[in-house]
Amino acid sequence: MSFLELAGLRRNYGPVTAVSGVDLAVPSGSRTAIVGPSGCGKTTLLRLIAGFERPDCGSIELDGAMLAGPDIFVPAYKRPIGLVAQDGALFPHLSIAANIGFGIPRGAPDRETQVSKLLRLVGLDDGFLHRRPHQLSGGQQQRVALARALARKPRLMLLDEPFSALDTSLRAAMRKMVAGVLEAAGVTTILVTHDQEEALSFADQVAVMRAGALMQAGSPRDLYLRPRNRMVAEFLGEAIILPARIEGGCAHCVLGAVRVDSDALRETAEILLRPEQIELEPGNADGANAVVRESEFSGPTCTLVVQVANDAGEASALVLRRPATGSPQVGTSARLTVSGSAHLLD
Ligand SMILES: Nc1ncnc2c1ncn2[C@@H]1O[C@H](COP(=O)(O)OP(=O)(O)OP(=O)(O)O)[C@@H](O)[C@H]1O
Repeated sequence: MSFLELAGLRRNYGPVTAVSGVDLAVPSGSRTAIVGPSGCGKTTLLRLIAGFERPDCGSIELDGAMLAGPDIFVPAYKRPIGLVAQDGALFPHLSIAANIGFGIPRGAPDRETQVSKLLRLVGLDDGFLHRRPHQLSGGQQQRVALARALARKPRLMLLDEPFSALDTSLRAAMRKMVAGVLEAAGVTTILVTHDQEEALSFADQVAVMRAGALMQAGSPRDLYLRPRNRMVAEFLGEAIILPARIEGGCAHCVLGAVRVDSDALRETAEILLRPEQIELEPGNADGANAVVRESEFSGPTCTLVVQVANDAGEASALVLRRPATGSPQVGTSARLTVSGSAHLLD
């Protein structure tokens, strides 16, 4: 049994089913990211785990102890679970020291030392102790929110889009810092995010939700390269999806014969390729199978729309990204080839 087990979890708000029958296993010490479009039920799922919502159906078990089930509901304050919200949700009228100290028992003899230690753990120094939250930057407030959540020594940490208000350069640094701190503390973590890149880089396990249901959960690499369906494929990155005829371990498509990653017995299928699998060799008039139709410069990369055709008369327009330096001009003939194998979608 995994550290956290969600089984058949459901939550309705009147006629809206926010979470519908979710099963998910979270191993001890791991990092799981829950991703999905807006309104798919991510926050509700997190609130059910935290104990701020009661499930209509299903169960939540943490390290063998039932937190929610048909006849049991452990309230939030009794769960060994920390939560960092999108805006940090610090108490505005309390100092940073008091915010962090909130979770430490009042009479604890080394309270001040613990607060100082937690502050340093998240990369801040004692100079911040007596400031109020509004005197800190967004990134600093999120660090304090993490320190406050860690003060309770949670066994499970829930992060609800904690980086979304930060600018891009700070996000990556914060993500790394948070992952490092939680890993060192041995705290199992669940991150909710809109951002697929963040999910893929932060987590050991990614779970994709849609309309309250869990579409697929697995390792980031597996989900990116072997998504179950078009929705998961497109949600986790740029996807080239092409119709194909399957024969002899190959998908025959507009790009020619491409090896497939399974031995599924199907005559036709939609195949998935990631754009980085497509090699583009410009100016090869003899073996050319494509023409660059559009090119849009965006700094380090150019987005190209490339028209490709095969001998069978099939044609398709593919969107590819290439380094801007040396990117082919509109009208250039090119040879497109595929590296690696194609994945068959359901
Ligand atoms: N308290 C509530 N009362 C009624 N409906 C609610 C309530 N909370 C959430 N919902 C509905 O449940 C669904 C799931 O909402 P939830 O906030 O869990 O989605 P989300 O995936 O976290 O969205 P976002 O990414 O936009 O934050 C939505 O349709 C939402 O309108």
